[in-house]
Amino acid sequence: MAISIPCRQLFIDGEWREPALKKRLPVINPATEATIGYIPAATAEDVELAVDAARRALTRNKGKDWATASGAVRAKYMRAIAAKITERKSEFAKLESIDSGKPLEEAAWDMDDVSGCFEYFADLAEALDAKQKAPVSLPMDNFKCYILKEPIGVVGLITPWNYPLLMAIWKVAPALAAGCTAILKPSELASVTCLELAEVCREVGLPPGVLNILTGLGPEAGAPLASHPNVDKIAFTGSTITGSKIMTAAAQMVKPVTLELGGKSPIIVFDDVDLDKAVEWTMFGCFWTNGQICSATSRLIVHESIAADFLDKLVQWTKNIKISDPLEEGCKLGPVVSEGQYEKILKVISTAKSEGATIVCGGARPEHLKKGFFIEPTIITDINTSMQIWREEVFGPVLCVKTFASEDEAIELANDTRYGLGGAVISQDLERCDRVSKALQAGIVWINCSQPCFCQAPWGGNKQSGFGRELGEWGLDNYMSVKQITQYVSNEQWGWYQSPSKLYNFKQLSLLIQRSGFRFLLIWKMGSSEEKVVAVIMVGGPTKGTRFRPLSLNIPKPLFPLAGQPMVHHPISACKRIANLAQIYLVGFYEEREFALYVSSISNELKIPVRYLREEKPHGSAGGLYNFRDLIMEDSPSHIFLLNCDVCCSFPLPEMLDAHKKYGGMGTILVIKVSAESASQFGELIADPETKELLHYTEKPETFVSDLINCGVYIFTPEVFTAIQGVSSQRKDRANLRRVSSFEALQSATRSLPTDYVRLDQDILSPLAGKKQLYTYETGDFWEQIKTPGMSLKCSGLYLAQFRFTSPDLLASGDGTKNATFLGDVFVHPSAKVHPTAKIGPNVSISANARIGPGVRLISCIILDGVEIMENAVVTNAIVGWKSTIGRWSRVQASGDYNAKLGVTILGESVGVEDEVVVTNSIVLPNKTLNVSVQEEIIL
Ligand SMILES: NC(=O)c1ccc[n+]([C@@H]2O[C@H](COP(=O)([O-])OP(=O)(O)OC[C@H]3O[C@@H](n4cnc5c(N)ncnc54)[C@H](O)[C@@H]3O)[C@@H](O)[C@H]2O)c1
Ligand SMILES: NCCCC=O
Repeated sequence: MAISIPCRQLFIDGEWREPALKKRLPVINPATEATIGYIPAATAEDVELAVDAARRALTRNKGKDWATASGAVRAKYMRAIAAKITERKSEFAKLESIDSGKPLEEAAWDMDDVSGCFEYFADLAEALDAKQKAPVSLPMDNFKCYILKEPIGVVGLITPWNYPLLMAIWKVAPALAAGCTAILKPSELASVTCLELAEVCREVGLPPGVLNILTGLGPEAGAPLASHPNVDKIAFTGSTITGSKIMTAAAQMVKPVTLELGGKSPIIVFDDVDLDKAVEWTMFGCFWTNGQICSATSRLIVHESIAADFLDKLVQWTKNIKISDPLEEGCKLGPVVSEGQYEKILKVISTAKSEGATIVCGGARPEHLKKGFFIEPTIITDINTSMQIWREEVFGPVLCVKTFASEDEAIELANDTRYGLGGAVISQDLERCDRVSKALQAGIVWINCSQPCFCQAPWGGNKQSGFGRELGEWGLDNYMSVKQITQYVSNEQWGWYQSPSKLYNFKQLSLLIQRSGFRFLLIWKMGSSEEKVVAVIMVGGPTKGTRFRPLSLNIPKPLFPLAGQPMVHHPISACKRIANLAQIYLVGFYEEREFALYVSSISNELKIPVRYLREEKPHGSAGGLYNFRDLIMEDSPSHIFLLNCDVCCSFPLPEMLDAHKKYGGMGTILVIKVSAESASQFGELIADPETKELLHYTEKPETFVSDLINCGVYIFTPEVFTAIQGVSSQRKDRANLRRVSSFEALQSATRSLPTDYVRLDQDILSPLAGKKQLYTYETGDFWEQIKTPGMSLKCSGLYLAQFRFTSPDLLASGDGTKNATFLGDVFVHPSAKVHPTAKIGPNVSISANARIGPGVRLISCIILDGVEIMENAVVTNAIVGWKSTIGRWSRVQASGDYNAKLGVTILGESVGVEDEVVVTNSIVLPNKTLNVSVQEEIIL
């Protein structure tokens, strides 16, 4: 059937319109060079009308007609368009063929692809509705976030001539699916089928202005579209040089662009291939669509060992390609699109020849075709990599050939180009194909083929082949903007402008403490706008004496496990719970070597940078932070968490506050659980009379020594700090042991002795809570006591308390009924009664006053003061503390290197188990009578 070019106008606002300047451009059949029709030539005036129509269509009926209509509504139109094109497929294919020179059979494939593409994006449009409001998980409970995907707006689509309708539909279909309205500007060299698309849109009743189609020249119609201020995005396919102009124009308006540009793609053929298959893909990869494919694999890189055979076959088959009028049956190669292209391609070939390349086949007009822009499929060898023919896109049926010896060389040749669109690798070794695919710098890689293209997979290039991806879900994303909706869902006031006391409320803080598993925690909120939280951890004990091992004032507490438990383990677990933690500082005065080990172990665990700030002398809890304030402030933190510090009375609060203000702190310091003597500086409980919200309170000394209260919360305003300025009592190094009969007595003792009062170490006191007899310690005696072998500060309430919050399941319940298994780094709370069937594994420490049921096996433990070990217990590798009792038939034993210095110690007058105790590999202190069953004992 003969076909003629329909006479069309511009398609604007759902109507045919004559171009403002009434200009028309000829349609030339490249196979005959005859003018077969005319297309309208749009100019800036028409662009203006089209953009205006698209804008109106976008917002008509508040967007409900198109942009905010459901995806299903848009999909209906798209499917109707697809159906019409399928219906008119043969007519469309013929028009495409006479307009562009494409073989009819290939044009028919394109029409199938066009309908398929509309159908595919119709599916995605429908699916879009269900994907709206996808939640985003946030680290803060008081916010909720979800995502809306919205059409980007009015889009300009500028397309080339090599797949005239298909390249347009790769943009039109996703743009419409997304809810955009569009202005399509096809290439002046092949616009006929795009104008027929306009007619289809009219027929299916696409709302006016949703798709506008302007034909015309690039500089006259394309350029004003690219630079139009009311166009929200440009999607362009064409040459790299035009792409650069489009980007420049769009940049003036900071308009987003996606660019699908030229290429010079390689095809690498290894020596293990099936020759026939590889030759066919090589030909298809370069000569399909008359060699006018952006992704054409036009650089053949073939292994030298098969090059001769491969080339023979390639040349032979190429010579057999049928070149004819594209409408002729069996045509495999039609004319190139235009006279301009024809001249350009012949010139590139002749330049290659003059530079010394060999044209092994083709290179000229086929003899049997006197008219039309026909060029024989051309194969060129003897190329060096600096030649234009190797480096520049020809966009015609021209294949360049080079050989390679090694895989690396092939990859290097393939990547030695400014383009990065496609690439192909042909080999039977699939692992090699995989390697090469990864190494190729391209957006599309084919394995054992070249050019097949599916609208489900992303399409686009790297380097100067452009950016952005068409097709697939990526293609749809090109036309959508992503909106985050973040909602504040808390009932609390946010508090930025509130008094600091309102910044966090009591409930939130309690939660924070529980989560951090930490008692003494100071948080500074700084002025920094970016969320950058740093943690400063005081290590090794904040004050003089406690830095040392209890057994020796000269040996620092070990950083590394004592009974398997790192000394500063708990701040690390607190760090795990701090959101946005960017940096950890450890402040202490350990030896670098010992510290380095520790730092690397925790940074490995937390994956957060850790830095050791070594003190020249101990500054005491928060004093360490103060000492290193300049250094820490270099990080511009938004918050500082000070961990592992107790706010002892030497804490320089006023100075800290000054420093805080100086460094832009917002005047908020939150102190959680201060020590008793610090607490006493801060006056009475203050609550907001209206909201009853706790502003600050003073914990009574007796509650301080009680394990029941672990989450005192202090919120200090700057005024409070001013009020307490100058108030301080001094912690002393020495103290005396006192015996008091009640908490009340303890309270008055501490109050009546402010000058020589020593902060009662909660570590020591907590086990005593609830006992009739209470002890206070005065330093001298205290140190005598604490030097008693077998006692360890580590096995104390402070360490135990954290597990109450962080790992409650690991603790035996207070009533001793829980049948727990203790393994690994856990401590048994002093008030816990361990069930007789409990299994207590390595690295468990049992604090004072625990009662261990009969038959329990205790292995690698530290057992503190006053532990009652019932009959038949087996105690291995353990330190047994003062006044512990060991039942009949119990076995106490240590072996190997375990804590060799300390060994097993049995102390106190109440053991009373002489006949039954078995002590192995141990150090036994004086005044102990052991009977004959003691093995390998060392008696001091
Ligand atoms: N990467 C891809 O997916 C892909 C696909 C097809 C074609 N291409 C490339 O397209 C090129 C061939 O197409 P072409 O010759 O039509 O390209 P081209 O750059 O000359 O023209 C492409 C489009 O841009 C318009 N245009 C030209 N100058 C313009 C300007 N100043 N402002 C705005 N618009 C302008 C043209 O009218 C045409 O519609 C080749 O380089 C080919 O590799 C790339
Ligand atoms: N098969 C489609 C190729 C698009 C680029 O030219």
